[in-house]
Amino acid sequence: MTRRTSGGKAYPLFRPSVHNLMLALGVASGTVLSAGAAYLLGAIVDGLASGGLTLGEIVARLTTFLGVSLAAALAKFALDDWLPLKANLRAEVEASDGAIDQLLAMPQRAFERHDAGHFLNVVNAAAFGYGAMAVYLNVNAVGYAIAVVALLGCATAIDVLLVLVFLCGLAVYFAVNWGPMHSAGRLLMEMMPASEAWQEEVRRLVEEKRAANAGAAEEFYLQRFEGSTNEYRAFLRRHRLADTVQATLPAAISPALQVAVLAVCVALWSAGQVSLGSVVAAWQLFSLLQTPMAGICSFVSFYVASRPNVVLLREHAGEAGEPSGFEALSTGEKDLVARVEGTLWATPARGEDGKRLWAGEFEVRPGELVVVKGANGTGKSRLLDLVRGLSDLADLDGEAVLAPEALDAAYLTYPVPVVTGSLAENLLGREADPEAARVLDLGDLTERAITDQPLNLSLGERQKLGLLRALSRPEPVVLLDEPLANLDAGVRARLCDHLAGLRGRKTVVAIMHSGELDAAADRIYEVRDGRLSRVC
Ligand SMILES: Nc1ncnc2c1ncn2[C@@H]1O[C@H](COP(=O)(O)OP(=O)(O)OP(=O)(O)O)[C@@H](O)[C@H]1O
Repeated sequence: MTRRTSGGKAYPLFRPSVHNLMLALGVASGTVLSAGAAYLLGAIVDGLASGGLTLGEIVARLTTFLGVSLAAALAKFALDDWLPLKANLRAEVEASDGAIDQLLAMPQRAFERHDAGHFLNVVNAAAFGYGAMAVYLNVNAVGYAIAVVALLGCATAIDVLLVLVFLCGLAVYFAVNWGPMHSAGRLLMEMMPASEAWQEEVRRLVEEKRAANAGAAEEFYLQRFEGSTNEYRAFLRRHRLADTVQATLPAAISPALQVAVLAVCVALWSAGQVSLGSVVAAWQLFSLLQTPMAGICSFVSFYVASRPNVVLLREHAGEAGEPSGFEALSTGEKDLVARVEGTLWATPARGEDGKRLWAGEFEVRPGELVVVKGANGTGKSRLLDLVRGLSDLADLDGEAVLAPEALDAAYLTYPVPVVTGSLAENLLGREADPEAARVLDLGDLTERAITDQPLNLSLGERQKLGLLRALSRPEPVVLLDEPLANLDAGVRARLCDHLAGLRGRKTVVAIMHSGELDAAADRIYEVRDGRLSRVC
């Protein structure tokens, strides 16, 4: 199986490349061209003030001014807005794809540390936030910095005094905006747990709608949802306010700063330090500075807010890369599919605090039909999960030897997962085994549209779908958690015959609550009084 995994440090913030530099230059190009236009305007004003320009020269300069201004507008749209937006979208989707790959690669025990809301947040908000921030940092922010430097360069070309005035203006600008920039970002960071809890509650409401209606528990669900909504909304309100202040403050203080800069320039002009054209150009240049400065401000705020996303994604990547512990369990012992010895616990807790499922020994040899029995909740499904490498190995106090065939086994799990689509799509890329299809008597299942709505399939039909999926797989080991559940008598009998007929060709382990497979079984294990032992 091929997976896209991130090599080196996962989710790096700095991604220097020629491509990113080109994009950054594009971001700066609109502002730089506008600065050229401002410079030309100053020259036109100076020419007019000195009275030394002919009509032809004035027309030529105005035409150049118009051309440069139009080019600046075009560059602003195409290079400053559109190309970075495209790069942004690509980076967002790539980060989300990577997070999904890591989710699939993640060992079960790491997966079980979190609820679904966490993963929804990782794949959606955090991945998109990271992708946007990476482009913002490596393209937009670099472009804004280039633009600021270019504007300061233009100011130097007009008059070096202007640079000092501009730098003072920039310092005031950042000082005023610093607080709101940080508080908006910080609030977003603090809001994350409430946002995860709210997403989890939405998921539960959607997935458990039927339980809510059937159990007349709408009020219960609504109250729980309201609780998490209120908490989330309290954060949202504060964040929206801070975000609005942060977004509008630059525009609010800009006019005041521009007037202050103009006043200083006019004072320098009346003192004979700069020309009238320089005052006009300085006014233009300083107003051009607003865009990159506002961009840098929103970047700082975005950066503060997005740092937790990066931490979250890196943790996610780390958990995906954690060894499951199952890799080293194969000793290459011939004629062995699985051997498990020791005590199986429901959770990592031991002793008084932990729930002991059973202690004992379990063994499966190739080609055998093995039956596992026991009362409800005694850990039979946990045993199959362990054999399939889908649980936390730390839950076993003892030793396990598992052949790669066991870790790769076809597995009928409970409840049977259903995919929206046709029956063929529910086989997840495999062809239906004709013999299994005959045994299961699929009826109109082959033609029907299947959805994950609980009532779309009867319990028996859902079971048949899961069985067909497991029995159609080519893997030599098949694990079946209660294969006969919800099937009618005819299908049960045919299925038992079919499973008995697989002996010698496939290794089958079946959890059973009845004796229908006992006669055909090579081994029968049973959990009795907390001990798993071979009874036949
Ligand atoms: N992560 C977990 N945290 C707490 N308890 C757990 C966890 N996983 C499993 N258990 C508990 O372990 C017990 C064994 O579950 P398991 O599904 O293996 O039982 P089973 O023998 O297959 O039962 P049944 O015959 O009812 O299907 C259950 O009581 C279950 O609640």
